[in-house]
Amino acid sequence: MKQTVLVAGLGLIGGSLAINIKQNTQHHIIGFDVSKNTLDYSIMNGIIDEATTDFDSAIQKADFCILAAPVSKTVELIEKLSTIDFHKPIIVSDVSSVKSAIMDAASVVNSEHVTFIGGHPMAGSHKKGIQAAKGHLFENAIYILTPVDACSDAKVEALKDLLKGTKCKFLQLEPKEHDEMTSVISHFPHLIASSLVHQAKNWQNTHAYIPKLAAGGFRDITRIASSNPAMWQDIFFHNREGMGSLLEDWIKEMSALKSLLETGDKVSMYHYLEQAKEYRDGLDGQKKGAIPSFYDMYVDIFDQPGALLKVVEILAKEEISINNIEILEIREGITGVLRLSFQNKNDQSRSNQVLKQHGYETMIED
Ligand SMILES: NC(=O)c1ccc[n+]([C@@H]2O[C@H](COP(=O)([O-])OP(=O)(O)OC[C@H]3O[C@@H](n4cnc5c(N)ncnc54)[C@H](O)[C@@H]3O)[C@@H](O)[C@H]2O)c1
Ligand SMILES: O=C(O)C(=O)C[C@]1(C(=O)O)C=C[C@@H](O)C=C1
Repeated sequence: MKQTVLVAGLGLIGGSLAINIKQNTQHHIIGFDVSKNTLDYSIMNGIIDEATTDFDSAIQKADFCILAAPVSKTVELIEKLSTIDFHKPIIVSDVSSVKSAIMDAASVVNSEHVTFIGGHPMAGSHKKGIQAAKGHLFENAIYILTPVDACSDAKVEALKDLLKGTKCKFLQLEPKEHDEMTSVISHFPHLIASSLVHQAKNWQNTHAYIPKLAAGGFRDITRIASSNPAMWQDIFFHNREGMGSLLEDWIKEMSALKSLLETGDKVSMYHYLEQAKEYRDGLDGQKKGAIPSFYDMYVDIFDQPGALLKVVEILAKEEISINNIEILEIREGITGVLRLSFQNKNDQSRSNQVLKQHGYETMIED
């Protein structure tokens, strides 16, 4: 049945969801955003069917509403729900990276017509805005749902059905548990990435070559420091408690490492690094759990026009689908490393075989 979907906030995440819903359903999509340029772009590119700057009237017409503005603005929009006169049932969800503050706001919405189901797709990028939006952004990603206590299974299923074209994997969590886990695996690493960049910037005052030496390692670990600062400060302050206790743990851990270095305890340092490697390697190989399993392969390519395309073409001819591609390091004119991720071991070993046959140097981790 054709339904009406309101997406409020058409940035990277809202825009990607709107594109995906448009591609996979017949629903009428209304876009709401505070940026006129974003609304114009979304209409011009067929991402939405209708643009509005009037949230209150648009949500009254909708069967579903996805709030995809920055966290603080999403909280404000949820607070607004109690002031709107709804005449039919609506499922409202959001995409915010924190869930306790969102669910606290949702718990006081007093309309009998509104069912709130918190949402958080665990995929994104360091880019922002509608121009960075992609319909396939959430493919194979975990999509966390935090329904209000009174929510029926049927409503959760209806929301999942709306989002099924994203090809994500749904996981239901309590908001507190969500915030604890995402602070460890997403929010706190972001703070550390930014702090590493500050450290390098400070050292550059006395060591001018620092930016030129910043190779794969530094770039890998600090990519997320290039993300949207407004979004991240919002997330940090809405998960302030979790961030605070992780910072305390981190400072203790850094002090312990400092003393290993000072006392020359090479054995403990080796074990520390070894245990980290084992855990990190295990994340990618995990068959079950919250982190999707990917099978990685590394391929050496030359920095020449079309080098990446050639690899992709070879695999496409074999009808092998690639889950993710990342260029880890390309230096001018020298070989670089391409990381290809596959969904299963069979695709990984077939790709390895066929690329070797074409003369590529490849590497698979055990
Ligand atoms: N970027 C990521 O990697 C990522 C991943 C998962 C979830 N999220 C969450 O998604 C939400 C949006 O992030 P994003 O990356 O899409 O940001 P974005 O900056 O790309 O987009 C935000 C959009 O919201 C609009 N907006 C701002 N205030 C508004 C308001 N009051 N009403 C309506 N629209 C408003 C902006 O104009 C913009 O188009 C955040 O809550 C974030 O926590 C982000
Ligand atoms: O890939 C990135 O750049 C992201 O930061 C994505 C990322 C993450 O931390 O993994 C960022 C915020 C979200 O709430 C979910 C996903």
